[in-house]
Amino acid sequence: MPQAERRHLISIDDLSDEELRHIALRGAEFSAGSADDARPLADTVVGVLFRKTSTRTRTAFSAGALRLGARLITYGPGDLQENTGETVEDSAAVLSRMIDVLVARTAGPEHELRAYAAQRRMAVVNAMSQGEHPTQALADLTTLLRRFGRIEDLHVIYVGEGNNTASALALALSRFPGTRLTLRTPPGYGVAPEYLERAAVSAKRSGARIEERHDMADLPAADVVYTTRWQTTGTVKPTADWREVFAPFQVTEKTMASSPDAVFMHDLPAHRGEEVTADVLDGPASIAFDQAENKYHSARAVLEWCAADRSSER
Ligand SMILES: NC(=O)NCCC[C@H](N)C(=O)O
Repeated sequence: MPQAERRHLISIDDLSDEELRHIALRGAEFSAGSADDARPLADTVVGVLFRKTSTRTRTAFSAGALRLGARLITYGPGDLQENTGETVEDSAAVLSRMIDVLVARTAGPEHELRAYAAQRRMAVVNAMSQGEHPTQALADLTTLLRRFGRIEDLHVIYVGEGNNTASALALALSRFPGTRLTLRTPPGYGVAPEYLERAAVSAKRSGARIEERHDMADLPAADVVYTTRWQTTGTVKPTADWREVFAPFQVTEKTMASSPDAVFMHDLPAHRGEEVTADVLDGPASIAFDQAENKYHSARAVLEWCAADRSSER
């Protein structure tokens, strides 16, 4: 029997435009309840490895895998022998001979995930790394599709730290014609240049617009105002005055007033009174908890896509 051949999702840029659109649409189908209730992962074993805290992503992928018929193995931060010095490469060689998909939230840069993904027997899904949070962006695309029926020509304003969520959002939105992403990030806390450069390349091709500024003046009207917590996982602020730097970037009713028809999105967890006021997060424009639910629907779309055996397509 030929060996299974599976697809990885380490970065949004691992997906073609067609694949990105497919996963977003499939997530929207699951979210709308219109996807068939087949159990395509019935013979699949999914490993779930989280080295950092998680509420949404871990639950979305675990529940999603179970609902699609898979069986789960969960690993805590200290469980694998990598903690006693085994190399990532050896760990990957072993796990890939036993399980079909590994969903992993690692502590650091993508290179550990890339080392896991140096084989194709076991699909590897980046459940958030230092640089990028691709499964968040896919859930966000699904949320936009559910709310607006399209992604093209939408204008999203992202306010706050240029973290893993912002990088993935920039890479994802840059693929859609006419879509605009206005990033307003605190000075010194912008999106890493590598991601902005990659997003610019996609935007040039698609006709999207990605712009970053480090102030809150002259905020344009948009379809979506999006923010994120101020304490990004695994980061330490280099200066003691960081709250003063972040304070103007709090999303308030006044921020929302410049986009009277906009919805409010947040990748959560939220800290009311820091990055967003309670009246916005809990107010009528907020779709943050629908967005959180869409992590589960989108996770099923990701798992279905990654776990499919492509060996017969060669
Ligand atoms: N939706 C999520 O996955 N939330 C947890 C992480 C949020 C944020 N991007 C962080 O790195 O702290």
